[in-house]
Amino acid sequence: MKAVSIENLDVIFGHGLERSIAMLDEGKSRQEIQEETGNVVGVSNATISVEQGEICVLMGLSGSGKSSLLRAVNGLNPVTRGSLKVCDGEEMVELNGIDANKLRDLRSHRVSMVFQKFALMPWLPVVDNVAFGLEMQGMGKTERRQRAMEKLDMVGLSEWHNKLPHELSGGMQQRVGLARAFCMDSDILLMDEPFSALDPLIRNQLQDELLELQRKLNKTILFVSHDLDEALKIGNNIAIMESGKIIQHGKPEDIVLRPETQYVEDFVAHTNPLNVLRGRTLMTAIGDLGRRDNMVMLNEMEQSRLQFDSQSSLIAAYRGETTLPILRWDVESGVCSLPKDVIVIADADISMRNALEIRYQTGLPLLLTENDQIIGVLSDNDFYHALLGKHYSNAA
Ligand SMILES: Nc1ncnc2c1ncn2[C@@H]1O[C@H](COP(=O)(O)OP(=O)(O)OP(=O)(O)O)[C@@H](O)[C@H]1O
Repeated sequence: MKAVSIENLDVIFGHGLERSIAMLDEGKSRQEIQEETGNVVGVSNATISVEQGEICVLMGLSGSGKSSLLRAVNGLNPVTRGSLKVCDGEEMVELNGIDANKLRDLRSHRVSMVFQKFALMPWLPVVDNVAFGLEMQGMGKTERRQRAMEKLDMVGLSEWHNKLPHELSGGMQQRVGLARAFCMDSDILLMDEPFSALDPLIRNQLQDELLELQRKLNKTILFVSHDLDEALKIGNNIAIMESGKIIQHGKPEDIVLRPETQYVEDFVAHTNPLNVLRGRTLMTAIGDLGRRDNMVMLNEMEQSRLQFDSQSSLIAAYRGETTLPILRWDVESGVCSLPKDVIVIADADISMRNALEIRYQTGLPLLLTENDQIIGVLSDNDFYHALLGKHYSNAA
């Protein structure tokens, strides 16, 4: 079910907007509109929907319109034209033309905004900062404190509940902010670059904590970031914006494998593809490997090879005269304790990062399965392709 549904949305800042709208329809650029009318196009013709429980990341360079779109979702920016609907229990409520009372109601129960520095109140102890939104909603002290303590516990800060914000480090303060965001009953959280001011290590930890909280609490999150690595890590979907427009919207792997414009390709060129790519995208299909004496050859030089029965089930693996042990791997098994010289079979959707680790530990190519059939092999060439970003051609 949809949490947010946006169709042909324009957000224009200024006065006398009819002329700006007409110019948009004539295909005039943001700059031309600004020069002639003085108005600024924040968002232009955006269409996107966000499912309940999804994290959707709005990504793009500074000024591309990410915050303008985000702030439209809780009515901080007006809808100039188009439709923006937010889920309110059983119904979708239209924000275009919404009355003030309804908007207030939505903001206090359905949609919460989390600002860049989380804006903690310096005079309030940590627990009351976390409970602040609930206090605004009129919840009694005992209940709101109890809820705040639960969330503080989730971010590992329950022992700090009576401290003032300045007694905590920057990263801890951000975690208090996260706890506060998740403490609200709102189904939809709008997060505007919440981690951008943090150093990379703490930022990484907070991203993990956000994902952990999300797994437990299953909110709908719209998250603004200008960092594609962050977007790829936390987003179920990513919308890339340029000059107020959404120019590509898709799953992380789609964005990395199939950038649709040069702008997206430039972002992708600066990311680490191992975090996103899956084994199946880069593998060599089993049917494309050479065969000799009814064996599938993994490596001619080393004489490593696979033997299948007539039902195409793997029965043995050899290197020279030696029979190699075969091990079934899944994510829970971890990658650190694998012995050398075993053939590992993993699901075809294994991340390339895990696959590379396994290759490093075992010293051998990996076999990939789907529906209990070996469908491909990841050998060194496939890893080099991933590392060198030469995956576009495979995906095409
Ligand atoms: N309230 C406003 N009034 C006038 N112009 C605005 C307003 N808010 C945003 N803009 C303009 O809209 C355009 C898009 O800005 P926006 O803040 O949405 O971009 P952004 O992608 O979030 O950028 P950043 O990453 O720097 O925050 C910019 O030209 C900005 O100056």
